[in-house]
Amino acid sequence: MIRVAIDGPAGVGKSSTSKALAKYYGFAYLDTGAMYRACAWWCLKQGIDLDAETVDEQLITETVGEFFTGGHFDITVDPDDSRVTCDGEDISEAIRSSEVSAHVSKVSGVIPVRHVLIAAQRATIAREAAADSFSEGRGIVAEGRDITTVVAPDAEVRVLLTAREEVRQARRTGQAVAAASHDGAGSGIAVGTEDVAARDKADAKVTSFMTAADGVTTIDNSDMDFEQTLDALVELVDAAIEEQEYQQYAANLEGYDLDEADEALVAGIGADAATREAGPKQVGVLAVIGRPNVGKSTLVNRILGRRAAVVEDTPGVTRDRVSYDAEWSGIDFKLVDTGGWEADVEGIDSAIASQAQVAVQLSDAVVFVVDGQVGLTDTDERIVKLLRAAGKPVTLAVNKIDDAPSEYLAAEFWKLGLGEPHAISAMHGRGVGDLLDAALDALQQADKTSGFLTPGHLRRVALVGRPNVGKSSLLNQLAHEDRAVVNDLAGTTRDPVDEIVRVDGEDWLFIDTAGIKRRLHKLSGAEYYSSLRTQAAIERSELALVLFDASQPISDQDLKVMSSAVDAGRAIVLVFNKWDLMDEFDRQRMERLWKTEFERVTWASRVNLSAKTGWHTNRLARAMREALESWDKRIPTGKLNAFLGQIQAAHPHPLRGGKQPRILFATQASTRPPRFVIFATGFLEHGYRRFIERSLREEFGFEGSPIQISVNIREKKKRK
Ligand SMILES: Nc1ncnc2c1ncn2[C@@H]1O[C@H](COP(=O)(O)OP(=O)(O)OP(=O)(O)O)[C@@H](O)[C@H]1O
Ligand SMILES: Nc1ccn([C@H]2C[C@H](O)[C@@H](COP(=O)(O)O)O2)c(=O)n1
Repeated sequence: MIRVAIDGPAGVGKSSTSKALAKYYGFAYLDTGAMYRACAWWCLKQGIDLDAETVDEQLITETVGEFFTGGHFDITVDPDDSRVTCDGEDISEAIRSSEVSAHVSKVSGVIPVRHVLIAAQRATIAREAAADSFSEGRGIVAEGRDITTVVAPDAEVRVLLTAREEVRQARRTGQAVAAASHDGAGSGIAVGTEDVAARDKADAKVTSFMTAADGVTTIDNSDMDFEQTLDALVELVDAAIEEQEYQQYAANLEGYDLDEADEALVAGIGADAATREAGPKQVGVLAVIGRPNVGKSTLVNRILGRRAAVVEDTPGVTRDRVSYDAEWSGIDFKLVDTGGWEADVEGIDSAIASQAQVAVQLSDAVVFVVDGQVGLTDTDERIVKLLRAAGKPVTLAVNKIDDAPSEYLAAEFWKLGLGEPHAISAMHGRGVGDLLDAALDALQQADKTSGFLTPGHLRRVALVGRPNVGKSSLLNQLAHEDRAVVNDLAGTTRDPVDEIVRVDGEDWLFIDTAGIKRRLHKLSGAEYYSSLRTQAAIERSELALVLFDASQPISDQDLKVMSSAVDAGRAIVLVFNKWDLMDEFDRQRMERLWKTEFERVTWASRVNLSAKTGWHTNRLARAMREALESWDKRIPTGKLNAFLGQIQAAHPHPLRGGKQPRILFATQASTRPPRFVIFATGFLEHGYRRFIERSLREEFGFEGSPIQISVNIREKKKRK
C-alpha cells in the first residue's frame, strides 16, 4: 500500500487537494485537523474554558480521553463522504465554525492530547493495508501538521505543501465568502474569515510545518492552481507506486543467480534520464587543417571518440568542412574537420589555399597537422603563411609519431615558428591529450566564440535514401516557405552542414544537409563515401526519414539504407516519394512489396507523398512526432510486469524437453530506442519473442520506433 503524508500551514489547500488525490487513486483520506477540531468542539461543548490564558491541560486531556475511549468520536475515511460524528451526530460543519477555529490550537497544543490522537491516526493509517479496509489495501492520504515528521515519517510519499502567507489568507477569505453565500439563510454556524498567520503561530509551538524535514518534498503552490497542485502530487504518487511495484516484481528474482550487471539493471542503475537541453550554446570553433593525408580525420575521430569523420587513404577525396560538437576536459567546442581536398587540375596548391582560407576564416583557433614521417614540405610552409595572415592562434601537431624513439622527428618543425611542435599519433592516441590541452588553452584565449553546439532542444532528423529518390526536393519542399529560418549551424556562410527547418510550426534539425545537396557521383569511391556519410548522419540523428522512389523498383541499396537506420535503433518514418507518378498497377505492386520487403518494419509509419508537388508532405510532421514519442516512451516496471504476467498466463511458452521457460521479471533498461530486458528461467524461442514484441506493440503503441528485447536466462542459486 502507499501512504501519502501531507503537512502544511493553514489555508494552503491540504484538505481539498488531499481529498481529490485520495479520490483519484481510490485511497482512503484522513483529515487529522478535523480530529483536533472535533476535540476542541467537544471540550467547548463540555463547558471547558478555552479562552483562559493558561488552559487546564489535565481536564482537557481527560475530556478528550473520554471522547475517544467512550465511543463518542468517529471519522470516516471515504474522500467522497468525509464526515466527523459525535454519538452518531454529524459535526463536520460545526467543527469548521469560527469558534472552533479560534480555540483549536489550545487543545492541539496539549501534549498528552496529541499522544492520544497520534496513536489513533497511526491505527487508522495502518488499517488501510488490509484488503477489507476502505481502500482495499491500496493506500491512504493523511494530512495535517505533523504527519510527515511524527505520525507517518516512513510514508512512501511525504510532502510539505506550502504557499505565501498572503496567498493562503486570500484563499481562506475566499472560502469564508463562498461558505457565507452558500449558507443563505444561515445554519447558525459562522464560518468566518480567520487570521491564518495567527493560527500558524499558535500551531507552530507544538508542530513543525513551515520547513520540510529530510526526505520531504516541498511543493509551493502560491502560483499554482488546484489542478496544477494535484498534478504535482500525482507525479510523486505515481513514482512511489512504480517504485513499490518494481520492488514487488523484482522480488521474483530472489533465489536466482544474478551477476553485478543484473543487479544494476534490476536496481534501475544506468537507465537514461532522457532529458533534453534548452537552446543552442555558443562555443569556440577549432579547425583542424593541413595537407591531404596527414591524418586530420583520424585526429578528428580520435578527439570525438568515435568513427564520425570519413577517413580515406586516397589524398584528394573531396568533402565539405564538417563540424562536430566536441568536448575536452569539461570544455565544449565545435570541431571543424576540413578533411582531404581535391587535387584538381589547377594543382593542389590552389585547392589547399582556398580550403584552408575558408576554414581558418570561420574558426577561432586552429590545429595545424603536419606529417612527421614525411617531414616539412613546401606546402606546409605555404599554409603557415596563410595562418600568419589570418592571425588566429595555432597549435602545431606533428602526426604519425607512434613511439618515443621517433619523437626527434618533431624537432624540425620548430623552424615553422609556430611554437612547440606537439608529437602525436592520431591513430593510437599518443600525445593527443597534451595537444588538446594546448589547443583549448589557445581557443579559450581567442578573441571570439563563433560556433554553436548543435541545439539539444531540437529533434535531429536524418533524411536518407539512395541517390535520386528526391531527398533534396523534399528538403526544399519542406523548407520553402520558411527559408529565412534555415539556420547555418556550422558557422559557415557556405555549405551549411546541419539546418533548422520548420515543419508544421516546429523547428527540426536536419543533419548533414550539405551531403544531400552535393552530388558526388562524379568521384571515384563516391558510393562508398556517400554511404559513410549516410551512416554518420544516421548515427547523429534521432529520427531517420527513409526516402524511396515509389515509381521505381525497390533496390537492394534502398533496403540497405533502411536497414542501417533500423539497426542503428533510430525512430523511422518511411517516405514513398513520387507517388504522383504512380498508376493503379504501381500502387498494387507497392502494396505487395510492403508485405514482403518491408516485413521487418511493419511497425514504421509510412507516408506516401510527392516532394515535387508537396502533395501529402503535410502528413510528415505527425508521423515524425509519433515516431519520436514512441522512441522516447518508457513503460513503468509495474505495468510491464503485470502485462507480461497476463500474456504469459494466457499464452505460456511451449514446453521444450519437458521444461517450460518462465519470465521472472522484466524491465525497460533504456529508451531511444526502447530496450527491454527479460529475466527468464530458460531460453525463449524466437517465435515467442516475436509474440512478446507484437503484444507489447499492441498494448503500448511504439509506432515508428524499433524496440529491442533481450533475454537473460538465470538459474536458481545452488544450495551450499
Ligand atoms: N492550489 C490552489 N489554488 C487556489 N485555491 C486553492 C488551491 N488549493 C486549495 N484552494 C482553496 O483554498 C481554500 C483552503 O483550502 P483547504 O481548506 O483545503 O486548506 P487547508 O490547508 O486544509 O487549510 P487548514 O489547514 O486550515 O484546514 C479552499 O477554498 C480551497 O478550495
Ligand atoms: N496533524 C495535525 C493536524 C492539525 N493540527 C492542528 C492545527 C490546526 O490549528 C488544527 C486544525 O487543523 P486544520 O483543520 O486547520 O488543518 O489542528 C495539529 O496540530 N496537527
